[in-house]
This record gives sequence, C-alpha cells and structure tokens, in this order.
Amino acid sequence: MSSNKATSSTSQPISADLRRWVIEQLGAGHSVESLRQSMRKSGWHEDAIDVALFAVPADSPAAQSSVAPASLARQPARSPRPGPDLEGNPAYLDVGDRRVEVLMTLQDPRVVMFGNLLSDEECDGLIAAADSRLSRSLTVETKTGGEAVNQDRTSDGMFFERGENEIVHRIEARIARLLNWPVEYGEGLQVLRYRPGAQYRPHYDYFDPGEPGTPTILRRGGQRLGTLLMYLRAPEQGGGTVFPDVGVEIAAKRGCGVFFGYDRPDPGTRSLHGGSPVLAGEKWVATKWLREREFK
Ligand SMILES: O=C(O)CCC(=O)C(=O)O
Ligand SMILES: [Fe+2]
Repeated sequence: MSSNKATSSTSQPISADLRRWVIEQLGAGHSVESLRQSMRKSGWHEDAIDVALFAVPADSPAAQSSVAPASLARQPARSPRPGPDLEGNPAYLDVGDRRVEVLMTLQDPRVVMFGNLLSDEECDGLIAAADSRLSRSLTVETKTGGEAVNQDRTSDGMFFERGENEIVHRIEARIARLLNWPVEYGEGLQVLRYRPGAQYRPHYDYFDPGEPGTPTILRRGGQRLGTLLMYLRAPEQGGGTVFPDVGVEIAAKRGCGVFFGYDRPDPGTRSLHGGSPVLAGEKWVATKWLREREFK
C-alpha cells in the first residue's frame, strides 16, 4: 500500500486525553514498553499504540526523559512548525520580492490559501523547464521505502533539485520566508501535469507510521509536516484540490497556492486531500513538501 492511500492502519482514534496520559506516564518514569503493555491489556491495537506513542510532542519533557527511547526524542519538532505568520490577520505577507495575499484560512485542518504567490513568468518558466522531463508519476511506497506507479495518481511529474535554476531558487527562498521554514528542510520542487481524465485520489502526504518502509523514508529528513501546492496553469474544467473531510474544494487558479499543515502523521489532522479529475484543458501544479529536518 502506498503512503498516499486514503485509508489508515489506525482504526482507533487517539484522543487528547490518551496523549496526555502517555506524556504523564513517561514523565513519571514508566518505560515505553510498560505503557505498551498496559495499552495492550486495555485492548488497543498495536498500530494504534504506535500512533499514541509517536504523538508525544518532541518538546514535551516526557519525550526528552531518559526513559523515552531515542525514536520518541527524534519525533517532529512540532513547535515551531511550518506555516505563515498570520498574527493580526494580515491581508498580505511581505516575502521580500512580492506581497503574497492571504485569501482564505481554515483552522482544522490547517489550510491557508494564497494569491499573488507566483508571477505568470515564474509559472511559465517552471512549466517550460519541467516539460521535457515529465514521466508517469510515482508515489513513495511505504511498504518498501521505494517508489511505484500508482493507479490512484494518473498525472505526469518530475522533481527539480533544490536551487536547480534561478526560478526554482527564487521560489524556494520565497516559500522559506512565507512559511518560516528553512530552504534545506524542503524536498526538491515537484511539478505535475494533469491531462483530461487525470487525477490524484484523496491521500495523506505524511508517511504512514504503520507501514514497514516508513522508517527508511524518514531517515532522509524525517516526516513531512506540511505541503505548499502552487498552481501553474488552470484547467478549463475540473481539477480542483479537495479536502473531503471538510467538504472544501480549491480552484486551481494560476499563480495562487494552498498551504496545509499536519502536525502529526494521523488522519485526525483531517489533511486528507486530492486533485479531482481534470475534465477539460491541462492542470499544472508545483508541490513543495516540508520535512522536519534537513532533507539531504
Ligand atoms: O493536484 C492537486 O490538487 C493535489 C496534488 C497533491 O496532493 C500532491 O502533489 O501531493
Ligand atoms: Fe498530496
């Protein structure tokens, strides 16, 4: 199964109470193994236990304590996390070389829509540089840590190296300022083209902690914490970005972008999203995924 499936191995929701309990128990000196055993006795599934233990914030004293295993202490630094600074509800964010408009915000899931993010010249420049390098999109296979063609994703795509050309470099610097996240923590920019009929079925962008290939993937930069989708060319019909958990659809308007954050690899973030089928014309997007650490 790919990381980008709409399903999760976790059928038991992890409540805030449970998370608090885990933190308290670790803080009181109980070992992760003893917590695991008591959760097992109370009927928790193994994968739900993993999610509960994984969900301890890295900055909590419990995660730093000597009883917490290294894997806990290494979990995402959830504070700070990537995202625009919207203190005071600004209409614009000054990102150095332009003023990006804040068009819409949603708290849960965390979604922010931006206007004036890219110029027409930047959109066309990315398309032109990507065009001859497109191939059928792969998704990261969490079973193996490798990549595979996936029927859920029928776009064509490619990745730029970070800073590969002047436009990519300029856009990455802008994103770093906009989302307050170091350039080095971002994956290379991905460009996707959707022709009529192509789509990307609803999925999560984080790597499912329950899948066997995930630890291998996380060695390079840790989890994904957020996504910035930038629309380079709008289709004539169809192709909106959907968030099915909240019934939101965002039009793929050229030059605009949408950021969404997920502070833990859990469906409870309601970050399920997809690209609905393009019905007429072509849709082009660029995606920047933000990791918890430097992505080398
Ligand atoms: O094309 C879209 O609207 C969604 C793309 C997406 O979800 C992704 O690249 O991860
Ligand atoms: Fe996605």
